Amino acid sequence: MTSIDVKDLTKEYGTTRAVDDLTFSVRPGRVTGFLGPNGAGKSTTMRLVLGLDRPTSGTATLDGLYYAELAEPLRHVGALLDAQAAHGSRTARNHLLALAVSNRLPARRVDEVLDESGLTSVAGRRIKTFSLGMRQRLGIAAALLGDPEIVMLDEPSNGLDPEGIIWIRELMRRLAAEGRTVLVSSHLMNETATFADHLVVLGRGKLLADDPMNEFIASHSRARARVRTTDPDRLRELLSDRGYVLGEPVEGRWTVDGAKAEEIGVLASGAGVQVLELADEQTSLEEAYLALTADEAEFRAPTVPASRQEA
Ligand SMILES: Nc1ncnc2c1ncn2[C@@H]1O[C@H](COP(=O)(O)OP(=O)(O)OP(=O)(O)O)[C@@H](O)[C@H]1O
Repeated sequence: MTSIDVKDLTKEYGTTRAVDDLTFSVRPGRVTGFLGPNGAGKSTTMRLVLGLDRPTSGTATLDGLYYAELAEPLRHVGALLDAQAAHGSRTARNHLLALAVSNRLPARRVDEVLDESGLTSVAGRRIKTFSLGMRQRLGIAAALLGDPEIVMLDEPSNGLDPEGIIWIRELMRRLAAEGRTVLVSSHLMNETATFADHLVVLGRGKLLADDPMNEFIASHSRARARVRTTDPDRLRELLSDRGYVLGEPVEGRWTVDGAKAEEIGVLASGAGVQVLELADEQTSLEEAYLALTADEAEFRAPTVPASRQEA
């Protein structure tokens, strides 16, 4: 089986350390989400894996081989890095045919990937007339041309319409179910939560997390429960004795930070307080990610102190 292995990888551009002593592996049979703030080093890592840049030190290999050592690379690795890169005056079909011929792939694959990417009806159009979403689809079609075991996609949902976003999600799930190795970078956390099984998170070129999705969310979440009661004053007193705050209700429900539903349930029933609804609130991937990367963003809008926000 094929995996991507990044080992002690460092890449410096002048004084910028884009990738900083990074070690992780991407395994087959699952979709690995590749996350991190702007400038964290995701694209640089992908470029190093594809041999498009030379590492300052360390290695990035595919099943033990450098990309340049692969005899017919497109049969092993398909990648979408920059959807704008295709030659604009060519038609979509000719662009894919040129890629197929130069990589000794059968021409029938061109029609297959055009069909798979929903581009058959526009295959004869020049790429320069394509929308961003159509270019993304073409870039993904090119990545799939060699029926590769490894697929690396940098921000594949970029520019896609809602139908396209569902298509790419289902495509990635299918590729992983077929046993392929799928690495996908994204800034869209809600989106990533729908397709990734595993996460690799970078911050300033360093590895911040390499965990299954559910473990990642669990380890970066804080307990929080939602409750509906007929006696909020009494429940407030009970919670306050334990150090919790019952604030203002939203649509008749109170949220209690730091508390688990179970604890509130026991407390309320012990005091005879009627509870009409009680549940743990799930932390979203976005909340967990922001909790982890809060200090890691290279570019961030300056925050205004709370006391000055209303001035
Ligand atoms: N060719 C280059 N020359 C100089 N600096 C570069 C080059 N490529 C990347 N960098 C720098 O390396 C760092 C990592 O950039 P990279 O594009 O890999 O991050 P990223 O995680 O993909 O970011 P984004 O989410 O914004 O795409 C940034 O500080 C970037 O400015």
